Amino acid sequence: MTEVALSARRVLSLMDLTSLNDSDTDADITALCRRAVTAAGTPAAVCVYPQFVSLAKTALAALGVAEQVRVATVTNFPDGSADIAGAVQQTQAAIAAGADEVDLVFPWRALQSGDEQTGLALVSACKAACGEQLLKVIIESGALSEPALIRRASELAIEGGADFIKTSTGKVTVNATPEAAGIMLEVIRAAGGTTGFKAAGGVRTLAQAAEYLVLADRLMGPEWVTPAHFRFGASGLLTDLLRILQEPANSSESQDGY
Ligand SMILES: O=C[C@H](O)COP(=O)(O)O
Repeated sequence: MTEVALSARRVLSLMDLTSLNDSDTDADITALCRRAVTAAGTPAAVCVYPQFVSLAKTALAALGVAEQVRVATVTNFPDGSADIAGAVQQTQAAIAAGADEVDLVFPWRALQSGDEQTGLALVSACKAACGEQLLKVIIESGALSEPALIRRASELAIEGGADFIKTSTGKVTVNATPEAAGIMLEVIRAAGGTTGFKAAGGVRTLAQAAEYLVLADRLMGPEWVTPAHFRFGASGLLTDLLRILQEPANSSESQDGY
């Protein structure tokens, strides 16, 4: 297998295959789950709105991949409200519906206005609501924009008990960037490297994904970069990976931009 194909397989195994469209229907989510089963393996998870968690669990079980593909959902999404009780209630409901992982939006506007306590309390309370299931905290790095705020949101999320910190909802103008990823990975490393990292929003090609892998391999070591610590949240990336994986091994085109 070529190096580029190996890289595509690696990215596939690290992906949360995502559909978070307001127009999503049961048929769309069933089709998403079917797309998760490829000749090159499966993504780590599918990520869907809370009302589709149960459907996704059933569909993945019917496809025989319930063990390999986890079901993630979103709460406090996409706005990142400062309403702690509301975020906890949504998180409890997501867990009750069967979610394996919850991607919670950090109240980043509160942090921008100097309030650190609300974010910390909201993450801690939602972590408690998750029980054994994973909590991924979306800091909305593109909206925070300033490196000091990206750093502080990452620190507060980790202090609150986040299992992963995630760049973006995919719903704002600036989503994942290598610059924000670098800051977040440095915070993770300084905190001991037990928290994971998820790059999400706007990652559409293997060439883009590879930039994050190079960064994470350099900062954390390649053995750290497994689905337990590293994910891509992406709705369109699978198309590029499958294009590359289906190309003949000697195709020079598949090396473009990589
Ligand atoms: O959490 C993942 C993002 O919502 C996906 O964003 P995307 O549609 O730009 O890939």
